This record gives sequence, C-alpha cells and structure tokens, in this order.
Amino acid sequence: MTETTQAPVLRSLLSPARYVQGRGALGELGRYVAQIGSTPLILTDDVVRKLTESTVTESFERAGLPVVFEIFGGVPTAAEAERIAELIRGQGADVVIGLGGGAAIDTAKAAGDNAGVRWVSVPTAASTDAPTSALSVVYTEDGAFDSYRFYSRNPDLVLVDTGFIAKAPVRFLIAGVGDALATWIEARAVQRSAATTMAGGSATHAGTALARLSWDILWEHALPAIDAVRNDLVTPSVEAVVEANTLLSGLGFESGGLAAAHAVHDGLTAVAQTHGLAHGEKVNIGSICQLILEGADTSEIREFVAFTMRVGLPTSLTEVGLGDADDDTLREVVRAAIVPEETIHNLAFPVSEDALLDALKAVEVLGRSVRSEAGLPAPEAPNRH
Ligand SMILES: NC(=O)c1ccc[n+]([C@@H]2O[C@H](COP(=O)([O-])OP(=O)(O)OC[C@H]3O[C@@H](n4cnc5c(N)ncnc54)[C@H](O)[C@@H]3O)[C@@H](O)[C@H]2O)c1
Ligand SMILES: [Zn+2]
Repeated sequence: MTETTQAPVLRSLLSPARYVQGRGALGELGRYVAQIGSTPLILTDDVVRKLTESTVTESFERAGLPVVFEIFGGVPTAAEAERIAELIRGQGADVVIGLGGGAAIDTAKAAGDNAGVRWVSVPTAASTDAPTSALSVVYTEDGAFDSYRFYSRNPDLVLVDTGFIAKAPVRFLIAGVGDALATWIEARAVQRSAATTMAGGSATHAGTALARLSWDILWEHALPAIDAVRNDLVTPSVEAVVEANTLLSGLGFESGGLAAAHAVHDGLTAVAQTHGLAHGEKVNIGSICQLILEGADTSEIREFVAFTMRVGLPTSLTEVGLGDADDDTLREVVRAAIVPEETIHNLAFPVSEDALLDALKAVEVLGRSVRSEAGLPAPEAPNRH
C-alpha cells in the first residue's frame, strides 16, 4: 500500500452544544448551567454585574448553584486568562461563564481551557460573533491584536437574553451588525478560493449558507431592529438581528472562513488611534476595504457603504480616527494586516502592501463620496470613550 504524504482535504463545521435565545433567557441560566457543572465561576465586569446580578443570583439559587462572580480586567490577554484559570483551580470550579461582551467571553474560554473545565458564553450585548466559536482573540496588554487561539471544543452553552440586549446601548447592536455583515463577504471569498476556515479544513455548504443567511436577515431587519433597541423594545426584527449577529455570524465566520475584512480589523488595532472603537466598527472598514480589493461592482460597493452608513457604522478612515494619518501610520496598519498568518491570504489573489495601502485610502474617498451623494456632511473623527 502506498502512503499518502498529503493530508486529505476535509470539510468541517463547528458549533456550540446548545444555543438559547429570547427575552427572559437569563432567568433560566441556572437550569442550563446545572446540566454542565455544579460549581460555576462567573467572569464579568462591574457594569454588567450590576445589570445582571439579581437575575443571575435568583436563577442560580433556584437551580441549587453557588453564585461566584469574578471581575474581568477588561483586556483579553494571556495573563488575564491565566489569572482566571488560577482562580478556577483554587476554587475547584467546574464551569466558567463569560458574561458580557466579546472580551469577557473570550477570556472565559481561554481560562476554561487553561484550567481544563467547560465554558459557557452569556453575551449581554449582540456586539460580536464571539460567543459561539471555539477560539479566542488574544490581545497584548496595550490592546493590539496578538493572535487567534484555537480550542478543541466550542462553548457547551450560549445563552442570550434579548431583553438585556434591547436595553444595552444601541451602539453595541450596530457594531454586531458590522461584524456579522463581514461574515458573508469573507465566507464568499473563502468559497471562491477554497481556502481553509477557522474550523480547519474547507468550508461546508452549511457554514457558507449560514453566513449568507446572516447577511440576508441583516439587510431586511437591521434598520428596524436598531430603531427598536433605541427605544428598549424587543421586536421580531430584534430577535432576528440578535440571532444573525450571534448564532448565524458565529457559525458562519468560524465554519465559512475569514478573509481580508478581519485582517484589516486586526491591522487597525496596531495603531492606538482606533482603540476606542468597537470590534465591529473596525471590521466594517475591513469589509469595505475587501470589496475594493476584490474589484467588486461599483454599485455593490456603494450600496454596501450607503447601507452601513445608515446602520451607523464607520465608513471612512476619518471615523476610525485615521483621517489625518500619514503614510507611515497607514503602513503600520497594512503590515500588521498582511503578516503571513493573517486571513487576508485566504483571498483568491495575492495582496501587496501597496495594493492594501491604496485600498485603505480608497475607503476614505469612497466614504466621503457616498456621504455627499446622500446630502450628508463630511465624516467626523470619533468621540473618545
Ligand atoms: N472569539 C471570537 O470568535 C471573536 C469574534 C469576534 C470578536 N471577538 C472579540 O470580541 C471583543 C470585542 O467584544 P465587544 O465589542 O463586545 O467589546 P467588549 O467585550 O470590550 O465589551 C464592551 C463593553 O460592553 C459593556 N456591556 C456589555 N453588555 C452591556 C449591557 N447590556 N449594557 C451596558 N454595557 C454593556 C461591557 O461592560 C464592556 O465594557 C474583541 O476582543 C474581539 O477580538 C472574538
Ligand atoms: Zn469579528
């Protein structure tokens, strides 16, 4: 028998064991967590703890679970994950719950993996597609993208209470729409190039189709959902967008694949000017950049810019703090976006430093042009948070 020297091309789809979504879901968290472990540790920040503590406590008490909160430090670094892992070991916890935004959720996954216990994602904002995936994005202490860290399993449970999402600042939902719209743009590119996905191997039809479904739902429901959340309302559009941002985009990006949009996001984190912005806001600049690099139809690109502008996402370098950036600063972004391990190389064509620099600059030109066509004033630099 002859031995094959090449690994076979395999298709793969990953997902969490259970996904639960709806108004009032947080009150049921204890019941679901009790199926996974008996000594949970909840990782969250002060803001989210204040909002959720009474509901979580009541739910855990009903399920006979102890209530142990730990404050998340704010940046998902390797050191923060190890600090939490130490606590898990010390307390003998058997499940860690990331409660809050993508950063707390990613840190809970990393800490759970370090400590060898199971993990649960409870997003209180539909701001990213982090909750479902079997990976964390690791940052340096000063907030720059460091690396992707992959795990052998996804969260055992992802639970989303749309009542909390509707009461959260609308900017989070808007950012989540930016993150989720990129999913189809990137999965489509990975499908064209037959590149490897974040799940390892080639995309399944299912992974790619979920990315597309997320896109379709967002074009239909993002604007009414944003209006509803501005008024603290949970409508069917809000439920649809939360599912698109969290479940569909989560499965779609992981099993459909990433390409240039996220690589450009990662590049943007290399410069301090962008640090006050949400993940999904930076990703939207990456999506526009990818469409430009791909030479997508002018009408398609302009429609995307106009739509995401209406959604409330940044569509120009000015809005991510880089309006007056010199070439050296932009080259820093570009170089970080095209390092060999970046997903930009999943595009079907090679991308040079100069090509990406020009595409980035073209985002500003395009964003300004679409704004003025819509009769809107020139873009403004972001408010610092
Ligand atoms: N692992 C993955 O697959 C993946 C995918 C996408 C993004 N990410 C990561 O996710 C992170 C970004 O997540 P993010 O945009 O949610 O930011 P974040 O986690 O920093 O959260 C932002 C803020 O939201 C606040 N918040 C959360 N819920 C709230 C609520 N209901 N009301 C008021 N405030 C609330 C938190 O207190 C926090 O300060 C980045 O680290 C990014 O790399 C990971
Ligand atoms: Zn993302």
